[in-house]
Amino acid sequence: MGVTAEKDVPPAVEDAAPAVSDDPCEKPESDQPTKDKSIAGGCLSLIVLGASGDLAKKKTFPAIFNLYKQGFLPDEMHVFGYARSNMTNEELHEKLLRYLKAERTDPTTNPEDVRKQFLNKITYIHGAYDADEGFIKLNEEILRLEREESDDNSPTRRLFYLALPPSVYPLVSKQIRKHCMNQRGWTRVIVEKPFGKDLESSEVLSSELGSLFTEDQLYRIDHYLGKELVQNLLVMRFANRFFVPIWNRDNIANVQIVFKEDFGTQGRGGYFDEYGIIRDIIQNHLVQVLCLVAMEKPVSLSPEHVRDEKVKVLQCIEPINEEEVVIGQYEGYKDDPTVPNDSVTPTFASLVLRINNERWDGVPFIMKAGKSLDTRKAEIRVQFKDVPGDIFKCKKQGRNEFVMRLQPKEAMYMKLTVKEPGLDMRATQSELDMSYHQRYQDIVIPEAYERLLLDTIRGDQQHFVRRDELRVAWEIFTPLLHRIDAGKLKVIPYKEGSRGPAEADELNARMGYQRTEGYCWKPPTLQAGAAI
Ligand SMILES: NC(=O)C1=CN([C@@H]2O[C@H](COP(=O)(O)OP(=O)(O)OC[C@H]3O[C@@H](n4cnc5c(N)ncnc54)[C@H](OP(=O)(O)O)[C@@H]3O)[C@@H](O)[C@H]2O)C=CC1
Ligand SMILES: O=C1O[C@H](COP(=O)(O)O)[C@@H](O)[C@H](O)[C@H]1O
Repeated sequence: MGVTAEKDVPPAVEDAAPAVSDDPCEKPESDQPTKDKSIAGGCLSLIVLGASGDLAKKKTFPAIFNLYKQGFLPDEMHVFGYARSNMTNEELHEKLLRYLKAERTDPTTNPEDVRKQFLNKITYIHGAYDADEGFIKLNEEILRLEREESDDNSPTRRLFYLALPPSVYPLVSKQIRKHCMNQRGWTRVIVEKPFGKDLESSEVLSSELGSLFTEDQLYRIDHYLGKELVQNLLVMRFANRFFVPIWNRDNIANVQIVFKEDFGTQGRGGYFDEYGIIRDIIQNHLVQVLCLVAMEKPVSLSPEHVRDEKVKVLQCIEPINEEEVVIGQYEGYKDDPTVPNDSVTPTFASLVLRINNERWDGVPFIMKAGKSLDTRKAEIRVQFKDVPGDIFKCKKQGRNEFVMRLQPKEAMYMKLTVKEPGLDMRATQSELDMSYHQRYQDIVIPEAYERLLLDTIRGDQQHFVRRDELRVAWEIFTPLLHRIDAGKLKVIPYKEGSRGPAEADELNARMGYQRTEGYCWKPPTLQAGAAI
């Protein structure tokens, strides 16, 4: 079946010019919270496929609920859950209850009532992924509620979220295409990572989905692109004069992009063992972050301009050198009953990516990810070169670093050298710190999934992965992954709760990363007993 053009209803446009105030501290009218922020455009159906699963209950439904309770979704909105499990509506509601936080967002409403209203909007339908019957029923239910909300000529919107293992994407997509396409407005489909297991399987999947949906109907979600500090990267880099001239090989010694979790596979061992940490975290989440750290300035913020630049930087990445790879597995990983006893799947990896272009030639990008480590955090750490002709001998203590902590407790800080206060002329390490929870005390930072769902409804693909980006990312990692799968690289055991294999610290040292000596800054928001 070929792909036919869909009627795509453009997102609502604010056409009234906001009133401008002379007070520079007053927010423009368009920035003030408004009572009705919901996106106009007709009846909206949000369909979660794989509704019985882990992602659906922990992330997808809560993200929809958060948008709903903040007033971002229109009244004429319905949510559908679809999966094979035989459940009633009430059973699904019961399952979701503990994940939907009933909090007061508006003094005039009772949060419990809001949650009840939301649950009443969820209809569960059970059916197979490979047979017509369930999808015919799903379509009938969607149509029935669309008709209740609007007349036959008004536009409607359908968003399908595939919270399913990728192995069933083609089957389910065919059924959506066959039975559930919207005839009165747009149909969009969100697919979750991993998009394949290597270049070949990813290309097969892309072709299958590409024969069913156009690229502008497909939203490949990578939730790291929805994180607040990841979204801040382009602003930081391109809106601040002092970063512009120093963001290059002349000044930067090395970059680390790090993901650490202090827990293991947590019941997802079956899935994880098939993929491993490089496919689970590095090839997608960390590579997306790298693109935003390293890309050139886009022509504009339009999704295509931004994604064009991301592709270019990926195309400049050299083949990975195995001498610059450390992989490990935590002791106890195989105690998970869903993991085979002889598994050699890495739960830790640290590897170096080198970008062969004018800006980055010679700067190692160290990508590190691991499960069951000493802490949970994700950060970007940019280490600068030493000051030439240093007269303060402060080199021994530490270099300048710019750190963006994506989680927990978002922060940006710069490690720099200052005069130690007092009568002596002594240089010491200090920091300029912007901890979000101090700086923006009244603002609740949205969950990544919440933001990306809203982008999808608005039809904005900037923070989603384009097909060519995906292909280049797989080109970079596939040769290494095949060698790891074939058991050609040594998997180093490490203790749960540790920093991972010592070899990873040695790799950092080989790449020229200098640890700050005799100084460890604890951001105020991470200190025990912090008021915020
Ligand atoms: N969980 C997480 O934290 C994250 C998950 N993801 C991605 O999201 C997607 C969904 O993840 P998650 O919810 O954890 O997955 P689950 O394993 O929980 O699967 C979701 C649902 O899919 C159905 N299902 C499971 N296995 C199969 C199978 N082999 N064939 C057909 N149907 C199956 C089940 O529903 P039923 O049997 O009722 O039909 C299940 O409830 C995956 O692509 C995953 O990689 C991405 C980021 C984080
Ligand atoms: O995609 C995934 O991400 C989570 C980590 O997400 P975070 O937003 O909590 O950092 C990870 O646990 C999981 O293994 C992986 O599939």
